[in-house]
Amino acid sequence: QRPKNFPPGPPKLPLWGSYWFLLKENYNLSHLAMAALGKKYKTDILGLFLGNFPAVVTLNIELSKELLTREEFIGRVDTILVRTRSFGDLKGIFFADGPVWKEHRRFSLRHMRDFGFGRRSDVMENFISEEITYLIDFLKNEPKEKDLNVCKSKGHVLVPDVFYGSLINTILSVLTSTRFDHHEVRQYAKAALKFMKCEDATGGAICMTPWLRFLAPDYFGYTSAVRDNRFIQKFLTEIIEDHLKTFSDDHHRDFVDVFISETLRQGVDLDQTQLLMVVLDYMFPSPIGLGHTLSFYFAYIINNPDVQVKVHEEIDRVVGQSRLPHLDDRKNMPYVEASLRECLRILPVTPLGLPRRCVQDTTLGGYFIPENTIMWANIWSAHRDETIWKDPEEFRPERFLDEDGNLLKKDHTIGFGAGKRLCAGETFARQTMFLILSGLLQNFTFKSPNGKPICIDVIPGVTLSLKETWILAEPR
Ligand code: HEM
Repeated sequence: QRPKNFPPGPPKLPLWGSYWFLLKENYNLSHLAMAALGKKYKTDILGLFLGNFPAVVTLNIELSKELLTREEFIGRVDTILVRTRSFGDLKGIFFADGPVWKEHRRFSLRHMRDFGFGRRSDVMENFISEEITYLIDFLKNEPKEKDLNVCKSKGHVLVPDVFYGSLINTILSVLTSTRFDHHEVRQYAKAALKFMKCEDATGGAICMTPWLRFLAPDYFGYTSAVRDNRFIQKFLTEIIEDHLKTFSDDHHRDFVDVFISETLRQGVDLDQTQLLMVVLDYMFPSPIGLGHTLSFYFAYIINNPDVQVKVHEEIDRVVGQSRLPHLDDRKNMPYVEASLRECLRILPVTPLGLPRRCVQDTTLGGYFIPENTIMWANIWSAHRDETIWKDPEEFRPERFLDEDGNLLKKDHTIGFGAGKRLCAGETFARQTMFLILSGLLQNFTFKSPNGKPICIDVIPGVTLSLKETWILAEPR
């Protein structure tokens, strides 16, 4: 039964409810399907049924911000895929709820700061600089045999794969103080990506009708969800177990040590699954969120050479060639910052964010929203809200600058979500992306290998990614 005064939208059909209508609008990309249905029903707030579950999607910036910031929408959604990744439970941060979520989000953010996460830190900046220096050398030299899958010849590289090693190493420096050979850790980024892809159109089906996992586990992505998660978890479990063997309360090397120390202090047994899931929740968005945003960034500046010229000019003027860009340069480089903001606006890597759950009966936009409704802020649509951004399909960093070229104080984008469940890695993400892209652009001009514009064609999933994309880095 459609609740009284529920937002407008397609009817509920047998088995998958209104999901059939999403598939009909766009089989692969749900954010586009939802935007199209919004137009069809002439609404900025769409009411659907995913199987038997009511779901609501906001499509403009105002309603999306309201959804993300109101306490009634602070819950997360419990699905078979979410439980599959955390051993049948809801551990970690991403998909946890209530006191467990609150305690671990607060604890991890407070203590990861001590290792440079989410703040201005020389230790962290030096670590990233070493990784950038490695990348610069990698792009300037002929590839080794083992790297041919990400580098065909000098400077001819596959994105985002070429960034995966640096991104995983950077976040692991905080979590586990380990550094790996890029070739070795790239496979974990690939596995994380495969899991994120399970929640495409077919992953949606398995969440609504979990019995499909027994019928056709391969087709509906269940096999991959289990196998690829366990693969990353095994890698992290070995690191955690090594920490347990070598732990000393006199010197905490990283976040894992702090977590172990806290359980000792409280006199409770170590919840190793919880520790594993927290580490996993901070580890995998790094190659996925950052890696894919960086690959979009390079695709857009290759296709918009005038933007690349302006970015080069600003780096040369503010930093020069004698040292790598620092975080202190960021405030003096509004154009570089604006170009990154524009990339995050035009192609948000999580176009629907992470679904929220309504925790009590309420109203939104004048409509009734029952408890346990699945809530999506369609970030992709909100970033095309013409009341704020004119010609939203154009890649134009200037929209984030005033007439004097200064960065506008207010950034209306919501690519990192908002409110109390705002992305826990936002500061780290913005800092790391700034350092990597400005360091690389200081040293290279990026081009398309065949001289034609890069095709910005995305593969669906919870996060979007570019189809296999090779780019060319020419030393400046
Ligand atoms: C361009 C990069 C990234 C984007 C666009 C992004 C975006 C998002 C979004 C939209 C959410 C949901 C927020 C909400 O519900 O309001 C989220 C949550 C989260 N993100 Fe990110 N993210 C990025 C990178 C990262 C990185 C690098 C990390 C960690 C190192 C991270 C850690 C998290 C965590 C732990 C959550 C769950 C927060 C919670 O539920 O309390 N993210 N992110």
